Amino acid sequence: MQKHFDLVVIGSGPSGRRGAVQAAKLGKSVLVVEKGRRVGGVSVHTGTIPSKTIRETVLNLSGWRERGFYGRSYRVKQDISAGDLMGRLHKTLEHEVEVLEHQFHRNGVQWAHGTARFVEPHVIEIVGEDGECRRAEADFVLLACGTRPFRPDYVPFDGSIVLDGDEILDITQLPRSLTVIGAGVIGVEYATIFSALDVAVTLVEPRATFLDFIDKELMEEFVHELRDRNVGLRLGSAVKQIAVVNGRAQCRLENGRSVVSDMLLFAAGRVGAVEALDLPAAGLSADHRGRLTVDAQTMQTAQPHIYATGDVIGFPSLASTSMEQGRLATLHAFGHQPPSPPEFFPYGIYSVPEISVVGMSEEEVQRRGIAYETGIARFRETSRGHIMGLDSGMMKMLFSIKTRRLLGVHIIGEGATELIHIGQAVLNLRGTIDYFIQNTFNYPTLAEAYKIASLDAWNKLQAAAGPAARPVAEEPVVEGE
Ligand SMILES: Cc1cc2nc3c(=O)[nH]c(=O)nc-3n(C[C@H](O)[C@H](O)[C@H](O)COP(=O)(O)OP(=O)(O)OC[C@H]3O[C@@H](n4cnc5c(N)ncnc54)[C@H](O)[C@@H]3O)c2cc1C
Ligand SMILES: NC(=O)c1ccc[n+]([C@@H]2O[C@H](COP(=O)([O-])OP(=O)(O)OC[C@H]3O[C@@H](n4cnc5c(N)ncnc54)[C@H](O)[C@@H]3O)[C@@H](O)[C@H]2O)c1
Repeated sequence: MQKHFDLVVIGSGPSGRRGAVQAAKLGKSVLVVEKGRRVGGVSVHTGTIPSKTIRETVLNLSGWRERGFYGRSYRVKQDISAGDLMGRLHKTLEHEVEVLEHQFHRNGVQWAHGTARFVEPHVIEIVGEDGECRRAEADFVLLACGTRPFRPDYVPFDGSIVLDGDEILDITQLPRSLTVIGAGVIGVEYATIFSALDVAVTLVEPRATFLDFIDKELMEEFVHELRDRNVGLRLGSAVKQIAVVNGRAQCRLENGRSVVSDMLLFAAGRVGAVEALDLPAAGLSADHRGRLTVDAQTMQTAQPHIYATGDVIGFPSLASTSMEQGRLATLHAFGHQPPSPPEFFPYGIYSVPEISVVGMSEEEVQRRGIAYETGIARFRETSRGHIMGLDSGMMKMLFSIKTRRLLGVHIIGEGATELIHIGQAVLNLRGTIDYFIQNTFNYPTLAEAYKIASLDAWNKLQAAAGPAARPVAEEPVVEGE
């Protein structure tokens, strides 16, 4: 292995690999250090891709998407086992890793298997599994080391009954009942995925509300769906104790209630994976959750030649945004000034049903004192929805009364994470309600919901403006919407 590199990247998750390939495209020599046996990071091995693959498998094998048509008892496969879920998972991961390795290879990115730590601000030691040490010197360093599950001492993790979010991927048997602690994105995704498998799920969250960044009206819809399929919600009480009693997980809450289940998933957040790095040797330090502070524009840490990207810098902690951060960091390091990223990025929660949002929620619009109008479309009112047998799903759009500009799009239901990108484009291109009113959409599609929701808002805007303001021939008020 050569000794000096233009860039050394620590971690091969979304931000590390994007940063590495971008640097290679600029003709720079790049070394990626990864402590995992294969490249891909949390995203490929324990996070995004595994959870989404399991979700897809569950939806397919359970016949979830067809139940609107054939009834709640419809199943494609009667007895779904942990093996059924893991089979598809391993194939998908294998394919993902192959694509990444090939990407590194054809771009001339070198990668070393081992744990990286700073010796000096420009010198990194790589410790292999056998304890062998190598050193690499770098002009620039990209810290893309990600996170690991938060595992407080009071939780008796045992890898089979009480698990963290990484260990849930190694289960060999499906539980009949599951308690999920923490109603963050990970907790909610797994809770609803297991519930779609007919596992009796209880979701525990110390706060009285959850997923607070999602529009309240959408969350009301979501909570209604969860209750409708008997997902137990224990909100507003902290966890007092977790124990394994007679081979089952027992969770006692501060309010005196208890939940007992076959398995317990502790998903109360993640912490930066910085322990091994010896940050002080590079003149850096992390906060109590292992997060590093960076300049939001350039991704530089307190040491200008050391950049940090991805989950280790905290919010929004998404694979999607991490990739972009990695690329921006590398461009900055090598003297390119990319334009600032657009104001709004989409957020996709792959729960069952899925949720996706872009722009401002109704609560945020109110906080900012913007005069607004909303439009709603329900998927069951679209022809595509009828064809697909959808009995739930909705889209909510917010528009400024003054400028007519789109302020936010909020979707719950089938295809939400794909549909959102139409709204994202219009939002970031500063489009108005007129885009949706004037354009024709493919029919029958779920995207037609954009048209329906916009017409709903448009009708309200016209009604509020009064008869004098109503245009006559070209833009008739649409009846029945
Ligand atoms: C269960 C789950 C589901 C998720 N679902 C989604 C989703 O649907 N959509 C989405 O956008 N995001 C999702 N995320 C978030 C997404 O996975 C992260 O935002 C993303 O992985 C962060 O990328 P990263 O660049 O920080 O690196 P990571 O993917 O966190 O990878 C970091 C890598 O660095 C390595 N490393 C750490 N320390 C060292 C060291 N000292 N030496 C060498 N290597 C080291 C680690 O082994 C790891 O491979 C999910 C996360 C989880 C946990
Ligand atoms: N679809 C996606 O984009 C996706 C999916 C999964 C994860 N992620 C990312 O991964 C990151 C981590 O997700 P997460 O859900 O683990 O963390 P989180 O921080 O989003 O949520 C943790 C939840 O646990 C609760 N909690 C905190 N301490 C607790 C305790 N001691 N006992 C019980 N509950 C407690 C919190 O109130 C919160 O609701 C997120 O930032 C998210 O962006 C994204």
